[in-house]
Amino acid sequence: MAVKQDLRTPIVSVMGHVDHGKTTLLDRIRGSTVAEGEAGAITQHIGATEVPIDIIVNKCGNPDLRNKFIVPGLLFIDTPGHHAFTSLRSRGGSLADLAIVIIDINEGFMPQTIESLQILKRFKTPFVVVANKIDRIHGWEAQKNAPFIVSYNKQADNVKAELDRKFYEIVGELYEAGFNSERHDRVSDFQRNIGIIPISAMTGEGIPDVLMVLLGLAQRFLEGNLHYNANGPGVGTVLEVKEEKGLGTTIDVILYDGTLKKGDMIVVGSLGKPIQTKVRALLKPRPLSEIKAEEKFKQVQSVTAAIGVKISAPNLDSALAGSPVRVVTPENIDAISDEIQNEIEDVQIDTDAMGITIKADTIGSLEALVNELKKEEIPIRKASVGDVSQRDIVEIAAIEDPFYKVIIGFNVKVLPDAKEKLQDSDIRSFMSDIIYRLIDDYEDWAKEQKELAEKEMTEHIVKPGRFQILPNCTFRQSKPAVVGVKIIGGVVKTNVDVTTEDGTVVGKVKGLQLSGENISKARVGMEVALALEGPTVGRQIKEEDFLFVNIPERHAKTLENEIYDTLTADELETLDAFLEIKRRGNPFWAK
Ligand SMILES: Nc1nc2c(ncn2[C@@H]2O[C@H](COP(=O)(O)OP(=O)(O)OP(=O)(O)O)[C@@H](O)[C@H]2O)c(=O)[nH]1
Repeated sequence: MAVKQDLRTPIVSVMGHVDHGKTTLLDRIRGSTVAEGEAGAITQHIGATEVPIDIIVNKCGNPDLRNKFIVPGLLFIDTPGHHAFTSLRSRGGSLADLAIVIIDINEGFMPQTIESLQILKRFKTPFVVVANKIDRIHGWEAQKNAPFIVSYNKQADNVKAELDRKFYEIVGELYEAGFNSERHDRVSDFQRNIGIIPISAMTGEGIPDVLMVLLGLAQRFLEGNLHYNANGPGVGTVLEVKEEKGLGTTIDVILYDGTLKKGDMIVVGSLGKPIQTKVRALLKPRPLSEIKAEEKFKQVQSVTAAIGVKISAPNLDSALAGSPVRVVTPENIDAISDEIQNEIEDVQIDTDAMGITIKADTIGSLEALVNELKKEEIPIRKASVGDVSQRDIVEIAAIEDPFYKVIIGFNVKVLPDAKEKLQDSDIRSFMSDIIYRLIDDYEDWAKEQKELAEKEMTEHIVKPGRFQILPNCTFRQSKPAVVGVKIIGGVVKTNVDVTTEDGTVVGKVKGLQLSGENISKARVGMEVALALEGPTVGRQIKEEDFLFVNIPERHAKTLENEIYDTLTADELETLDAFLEIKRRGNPFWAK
């Protein structure tokens, strides 16, 4: 088997927590090959580095492997992090064919580790985990650029044991996150198990293993996805929108299918209508040896997937990172513009009538945030790309429901004029560069608010209560009347008004006593002495009368519509009986 002509290079993205070594790993993958005198062989693209299959195979020290693989190499996206990963989108999926999740073996899982895994799970992207910084394990004897097992076998037993201990902590954490994993050299089925490769991005130990495992994964999982049509029109994704001296606004694009030429008409996704423009120049980085002052790039006439390239063209100012770029003809330019516009609107406009407001830095991260919020059934009123503006704040300030007077921003800034408005408002804002932290924080806050509101409501609301005046228990006729009563249903508190069975308010409860002790409330079944300011026994009220706590209309509404489920059976019965009395004369009372 040899490289198949129509298989493009798989695109690989590196993700992981801050400082766990993403950049160092990418530098190592790029740099080590350069250092070994192979500088001409690896190709530096815009935003990506291509490592051809021959180099990978040579690094692994076994040229026989050359015939085992059919992909032409690996294309590493140079910007690390899940931010870049989510920008690399294509029609709702991910453009990264493979990913590396890097974990500092000495620190273990961190928030962005979990976030990376969640993103990969959602996109169903095959990935490997690298357990980095093994050189920091106490007593480690570095073996520069050696395959892991070569280096491991040279370590002292106690050092090996320490590595194993730390390693299995990561296995445990991955298990908790829903993945079975094992050391890469022990994995027989990468579909069932995630391979973990212990490495040092610093010393290069384990790097050959990373490249080999990635090739293996590409071979095993991706062949079907990697076919491309070299003669077809170019299709790509905007990785970044960048201002370049002398060129104006340019876009860095990963082309994943077809060919793109200087002079081609292209359509590029933007916040408004898609941009229709003509490629003025295609730019690649100038090789190190040729760099002259001011000339960072060199022009090429045409590029074929998969490749990273900078496009210079008029009108790119409003181009959107994460949106599609497609080569078009005069015949299909309008149809393709519509398709691109629909694709972007699908992410932005698929929202609810009422809900929170969200902002994100790219169309891909917005999509990821929308997805996560939907999973949690949090309604979204508006989702859009960009920093938080004054207009956003004005719009949200007009929302009445405090649960939706909320803005969630992923990887965005609050613009200066919006900042002040936000501070002066009662809008709640959540800003972070970790999606699940935003969602957790919002949910914690919403739960707390809800509990507070409920508590406040139940504390202040007059609850239903019914009691009967007992026979021969009139201790005082009036001012206030003091009678023995039995609570038949619900609860009676001091300071509530009391009504008779025909709905007439006769007075206010001034005090309650149980066995001579003052109490503030009496519950169903209790027999207590009750002081009632207002009526005279024998006139407005009589022994053996049934009386009700008079529930104000607004409270009755809340009881019936909002907290009905929280009432006990006797409270419900009492409320129903009370409402019946009130609605006898007015069927719409408390409705
Ligand atoms: N000892 C040791 N240090 C390492 C290794 N890999 C990375 N480092 C160091 O760890 C620190 C962070 O590494 P980076 O590569 O910048 O990490 P990153 O994940 O790209 O960090 P951000 O770009 O900030 O997200 C740097 O000081 C590196 O030199 C390693 O294998 N061994």
